[in-house]
Amino acid sequence: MTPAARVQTAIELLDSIIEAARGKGAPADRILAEWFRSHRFAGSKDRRAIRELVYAAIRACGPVPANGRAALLRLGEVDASIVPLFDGSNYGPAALEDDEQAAKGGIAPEWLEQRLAASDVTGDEAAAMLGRAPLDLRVNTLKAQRPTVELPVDAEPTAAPNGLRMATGTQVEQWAQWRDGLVEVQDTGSQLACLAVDAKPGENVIDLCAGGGGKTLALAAMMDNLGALIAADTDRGRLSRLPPRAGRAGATMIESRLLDPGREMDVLADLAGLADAVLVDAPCSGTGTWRRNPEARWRLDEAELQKLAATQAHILDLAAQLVKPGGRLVYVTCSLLDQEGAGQFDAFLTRHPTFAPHPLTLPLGTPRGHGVRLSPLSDGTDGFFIACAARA
Ligand SMILES: C[S@@+](CC[C@H](N)C(=O)[O-])C[C@H]1O[C@@H](n2cnc3c(N)ncnc32)[C@H](O)[C@@H]1O
Repeated sequence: MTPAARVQTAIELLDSIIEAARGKGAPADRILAEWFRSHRFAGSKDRRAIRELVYAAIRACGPVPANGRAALLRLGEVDASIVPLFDGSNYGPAALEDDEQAAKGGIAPEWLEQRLAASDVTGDEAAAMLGRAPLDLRVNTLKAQRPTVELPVDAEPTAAPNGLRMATGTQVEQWAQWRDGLVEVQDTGSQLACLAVDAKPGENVIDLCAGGGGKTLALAAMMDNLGALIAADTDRGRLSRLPPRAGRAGATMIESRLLDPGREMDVLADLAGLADAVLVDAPCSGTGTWRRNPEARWRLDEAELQKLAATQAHILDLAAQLVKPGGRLVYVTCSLLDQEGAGQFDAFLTRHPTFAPHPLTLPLGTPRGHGVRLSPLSDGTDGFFIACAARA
């Protein structure tokens, strides 16, 4: 493909991605994967170039662009090689119209930039949310140890006790060490969220929003497979990914429970007031993961954020019923918005006077309200809010 043809393809893909973002359709990665599957003539160099163009354009636009051409023209404002390719050549983009407008730059749609600013996320801190994420692994201590595990590539230890960092794009899933469960892909921020739970062998621990079990597996390793570890979630599909992962990891202690949204206590009643620790890795806007999903900022609106905040409060209230006297509740969101972080946790403490903030000693992070915030700029991790409350 010529460079101009790659640009035209990126424009068409962006048209689909923008439409999907507006209609809450398929995510960008899936749209790209589908295009590559159905256009076999595009070789690996073409694919890489098109993917880079698409993601660079997504990162370069703040608000949702009008269309793919406007998005590529916005990229042209920061990359001088783009605009000359709007030359009307065969398979390339039509020549530029005199009055054609580039999409707006910035970090996110205006309302969201305002929310970030109100949470003290501005300037370089905000820009870093759209940087490139590194690839982090967690060494599974049920099967290996960080100082001795042998991997096919060089890796640097991270601030997380069992963390390793390596070049983005490393095909970890093709390694025997991944297939055999010696390592898991997990961002350092997620690893530190698990560290905050401080789960010990023999405890009763509940991962209340377990999803596919990324954090559950880390908790099982911390507990050395001893005690009780419940993985609960309302999403059957996500929860179903846990057993094969647990099998690979040798995590034999996990019991999964599928929850009915709004009636979660129906299947948790036997655990009420018994947990040493409950992890609430709540559903959130994911503003802390824009490095991986930059188009997520086009999918969020104020009503959706409000709904997420209400769900977070609901799940926190559920979690409070499960913690035993003297036990702890750890609240985590991968968001830098106070509404989902420090503010949400403050509101929880106000509603539940039997809980008091419990200080965290994590190797990274900045105090925020009664918890800690991790950020791409300051900590080189995804953005997270992590806080712990102890029940009297
Ligand atoms: C941030 S994700 C969890 C990710 C997971 N802990 C991990 O490390 O891979 C939030 C999860 O909360 C779940 N969820 C949503 N509403 C819930 C509810 N009412 N009770 C429990 N889980 C819920 C979602 O299905 C989603 O899997």
